[in-house]
Amino acid sequence: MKRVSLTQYLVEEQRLHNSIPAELRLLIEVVARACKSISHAVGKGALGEVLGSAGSENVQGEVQKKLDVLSNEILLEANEWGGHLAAMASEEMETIHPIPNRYPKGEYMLLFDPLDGSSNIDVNVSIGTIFSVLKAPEGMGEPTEQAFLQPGTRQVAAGYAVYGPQTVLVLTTGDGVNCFTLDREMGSWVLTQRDMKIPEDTREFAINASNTRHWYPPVTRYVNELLAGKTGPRGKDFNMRWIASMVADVHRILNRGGIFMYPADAREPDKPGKLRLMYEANPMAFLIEQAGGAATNGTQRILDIQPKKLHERVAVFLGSKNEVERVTGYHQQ
Ligand SMILES: O=P(O)(O)OC[C@H]1O[C@](O)(COP(=O)(O)O)[C@@H](O)[C@@H]1O
Ligand SMILES: [Mg+2]
Ligand SMILES: [Mg+2]
Repeated sequence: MKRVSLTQYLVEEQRLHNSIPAELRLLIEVVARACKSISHAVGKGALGEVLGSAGSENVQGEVQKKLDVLSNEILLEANEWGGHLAAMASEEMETIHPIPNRYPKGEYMLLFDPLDGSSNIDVNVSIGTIFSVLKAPEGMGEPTEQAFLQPGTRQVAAGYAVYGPQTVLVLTTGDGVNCFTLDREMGSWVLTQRDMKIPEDTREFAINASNTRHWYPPVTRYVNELLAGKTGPRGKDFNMRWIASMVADVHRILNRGGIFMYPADAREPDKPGKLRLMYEANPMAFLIEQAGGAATNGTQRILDIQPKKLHERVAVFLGSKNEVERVTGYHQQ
């Protein structure tokens, strides 16, 4: 079988299909290179002294792991001098990061969750990086936080890397979803799955069930019906998986279907869920929709949400279309 590298794939998209501008192609290549570096660091584990806590907190008040900080630095450093960006924003940084004046600037803005699944770092379970690309508003001048507050429909590219048994990069530029596997010996990303599609129906769901007592009624009803299995209203048995790394749960769903839920709950009524709209929900929703699935916050399509702040949180229901529509419907009753 002819091997197609990420570079070849992107050049083809740019030249033959005219679907991505050259600048965006180069930007994606820089992000992929940074993910390769993060993958190397992850792979070293204790030998590279990358495990454990960094002894600091991020803007969400979460304890930062060494790898959260390192991955953030790798992404910032790789992308700063590329010349394709106006600014970056990260789950691990309180405010936006404009490209320093000593570097050339571009028209795109990059957002990322540098290390997703931090609680799994030290136990050798799959973790990842999630990213989203927006265009800077025309005539923006100095980058501002306001410029980032665009709904997910405006993303021009999104993707994630999973650092697991294999390192993979899953990407969309609005023309389907493709998966690249890192050839660790050659150091190159090889196209291994074209046009990934999520089945509309599923028998698998993912939710952190330890929060059951805090859920609101639509989620309780939906999950109880799944748990009732064959003898319940759904008339079939469902299986459950929860990895606690969104990247790994979403990767499973892209490969074999399923529904992923992180609902808002009564623990913190003021917070609409745990996951972050700009760094986690929007890029994943873009990928899921491009693969034929659906993504809502229970009442609204995630990609239509107008963000009000950079670190906004959101409830997430995503994956196989018919299940996402069902649980969303329960919120409307
Ligand atoms: O520990 P919980 O509450 O089950 O949450 C798990 C979720 O939190 C996250 O780890 C949040 O990501 P970070 O590791 O980037 O903070 C998701 O990847 C995952 O789905
Ligand atoms: Mg995350
Ligand atoms: Mg993170």
